[in-house]
Amino acid sequence: MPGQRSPAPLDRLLADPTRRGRITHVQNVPARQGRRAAWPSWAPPELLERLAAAGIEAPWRHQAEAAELAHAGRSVIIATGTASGKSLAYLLPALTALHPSAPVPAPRTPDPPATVAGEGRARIAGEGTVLYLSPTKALAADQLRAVRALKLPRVRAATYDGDTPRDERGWVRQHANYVLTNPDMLHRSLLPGHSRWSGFLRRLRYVIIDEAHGYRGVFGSHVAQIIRRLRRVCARYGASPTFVLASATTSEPATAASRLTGLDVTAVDDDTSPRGPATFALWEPPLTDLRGEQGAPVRRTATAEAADILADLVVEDVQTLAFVRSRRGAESVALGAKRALEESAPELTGQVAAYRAGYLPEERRALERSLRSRELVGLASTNALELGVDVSGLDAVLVCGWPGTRASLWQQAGRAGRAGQSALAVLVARDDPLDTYLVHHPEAIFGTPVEATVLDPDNPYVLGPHLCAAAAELPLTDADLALFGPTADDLLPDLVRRGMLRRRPAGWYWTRRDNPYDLADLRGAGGTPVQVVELATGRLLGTVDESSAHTTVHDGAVYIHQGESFIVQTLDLDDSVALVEAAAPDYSTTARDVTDIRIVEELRSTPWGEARLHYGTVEVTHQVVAYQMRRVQTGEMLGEKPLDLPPRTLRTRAVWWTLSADQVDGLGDLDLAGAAHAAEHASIGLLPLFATCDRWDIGGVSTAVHPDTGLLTVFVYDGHEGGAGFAERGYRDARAWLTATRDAIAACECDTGCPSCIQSPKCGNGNDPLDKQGALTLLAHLLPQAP
Ligand SMILES: Nc1ncnc2c1ncn2[C@@H]1O[C@H](COP(=O)(O)OP(=O)(O)OP(=O)(O)O)[C@@H](O)[C@H]1O
Repeated sequence: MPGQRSPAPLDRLLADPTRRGRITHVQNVPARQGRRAAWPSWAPPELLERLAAAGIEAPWRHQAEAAELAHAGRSVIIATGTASGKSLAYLLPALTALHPSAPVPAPRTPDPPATVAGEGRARIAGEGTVLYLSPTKALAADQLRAVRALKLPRVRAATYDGDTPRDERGWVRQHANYVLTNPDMLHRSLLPGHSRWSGFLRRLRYVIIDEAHGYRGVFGSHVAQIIRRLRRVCARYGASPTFVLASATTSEPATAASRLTGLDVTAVDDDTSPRGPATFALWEPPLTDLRGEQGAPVRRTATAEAADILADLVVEDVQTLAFVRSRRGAESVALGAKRALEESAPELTGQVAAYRAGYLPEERRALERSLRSRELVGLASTNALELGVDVSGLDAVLVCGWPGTRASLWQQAGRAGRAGQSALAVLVARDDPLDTYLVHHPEAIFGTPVEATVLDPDNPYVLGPHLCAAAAELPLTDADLALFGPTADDLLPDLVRRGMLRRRPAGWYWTRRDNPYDLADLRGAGGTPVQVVELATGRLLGTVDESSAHTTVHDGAVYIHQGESFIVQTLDLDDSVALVEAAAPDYSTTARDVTDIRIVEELRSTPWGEARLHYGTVEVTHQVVAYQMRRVQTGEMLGEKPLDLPPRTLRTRAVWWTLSADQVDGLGDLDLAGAAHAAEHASIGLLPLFATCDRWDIGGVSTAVHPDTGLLTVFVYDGHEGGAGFAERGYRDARAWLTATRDAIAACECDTGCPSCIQSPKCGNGNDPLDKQGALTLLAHLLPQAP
């Protein structure tokens, strides 16, 4: 532990000497002074008066900088920390544009191709309009409240989403000048009905994209195409809006924003807002005497460890919120803390509770109240408390397992900290390679961000449906193709052949009777969802995506719904139904699959000395073959049962590396298959650090000799049809990614491999063979030659 001064609560936690070794790092994040700028000269005085009345005397510098860029017609992404005032940065130019006297800047970015020749390109002076997009209805409602609270006479703000009553929709279209909606609504309603929105679109000055880091993976790729469709329709009405994006801090925000919008976007990422001091500790639970798969040591679970820490903090009257990833985990941390208190301080057990989605609203409000009044000293919660719930000023936050992104981590940690007192945050590592890496590499958390928001606008499975939708909005012309990217050229003849579009001299037309908007499945994973039905009562509990049904609701799977557990009796794939029975097993289940991979086309490759890195299209065949049962509290393996499910194929993108035959000969009698397999597992665990994905979004295959390359090959592929940009990001940042992979393996103190480094929870081969030292040897041959 670096020798830095620790604040009292941490010292108290460490009073038990056996615990000290579990802290791998303490970071004292110093307070930061805010840096102010002057209000832009163009902002209307009445707006500034309202802001002053709300306690905002001057903008922070990053707010002024972003606002100036947007006002000058330059699309911009504001990528600064939680609560750094991103809203004000876009509200300044946006609310100004609603003024009748608002000047109209010449756009700096090239106009999208105007589809209809002769339609005026000139921008109409005077009162403009603003379109605000958020990923959720809740956030839009929140923003609507904030805009209305300013009580500006000219602002006619309204949400337009699935909850907007039919009879209000007409008013919104005709009269609102600040419309808050979401990408789904844009896709299904606003763009198809663009002629009814012509008055609004003609005057559209700004498109605000809030929480832009949420548009990632396949969903992000869909949104990227919806935005291109919006730009094309706007051009039809002579508008060329400026895009203003707000995002959590990420690596390369401008690149992600450009991919999302198809425009040149400038990033403003120097956070000049003030911040209170905080102490951040990284905590790694110890290895236990229990043995898991292949006799590997099992680490104490993050939930068990967090329960103990929570109990100790409650005893010290340190008000603490523990964030836990799953609902069951949140319950188990609260229960564990209560049990620990029963022994040490039984009078305090009533001061600990759990909080998660699925509780009744009254119950949740009551918990929030007790937290604010400090009757409740320890609360274990899922991220249900992460957004939109006004709870802050706690003494400490425990983050139980890496929450997936830095944005979530800071959001959660930000709940701690009261005036004049340093906040304490503790990240407790789970038993997996990414968490292991992070608690041993604090710079990945506290240094420059390495995680990028990743999406792939060129995914043909995503683009095809949007080309059809676009053609239905306005016939597609040659001039539109550049907007939709290089894949559009290849795809159009195919859509014509399949009878989706018709080619006429003037362009491509949608002439079918059905609705093209049903072709794109924005948030789902495709296919008919599987319904989960309780056998005894016929009650529908929920649905599972078709693509994940084999792994989550196979026969014998434990299925959790609102804290109740069920066991799947049968999965009927023909009828898309899983029948379940209520049960209370003390284990959880994990499906195991086997995978084959074939290279369809190599798109790029780079020599790494004699080794080589590749990126391209592959076809992956999966088959779920078995499932395992593990005890919930300890993670201990209880057994494995075979399953009989059909194979599924997936055409997607992959990154892969090969070692030359000579390099392999030089390795002596290494267990090549085990070494490659171990390197593959760890690299899958680490990719989420660089690309905003989950380890479940990607997969891998490794072999000592692959039939398509004839060489030792390790593949990592996107687990979504057509690819989602994760593998591509791996290719682009391969050196840093594979270096982190090697470091994570090297940092783990186990002897021959465990879930913290090279074992994977979803390995179809039961984590066999695996060779930890061998993986380090392979990476040691690969990495020094990386360019
Ligand atoms: N220039 C300023 N001076 C003082 N307070 C400000 C200033 N700008 C914003 N604030 C206040 O800071 C708080 C956070 O602002 P806001 O919610 O816009 O942040 P954000 O960056 O959008 O947050 P998130 O990361 O949650 O999206 C609000 O209470 C807001 O009123």
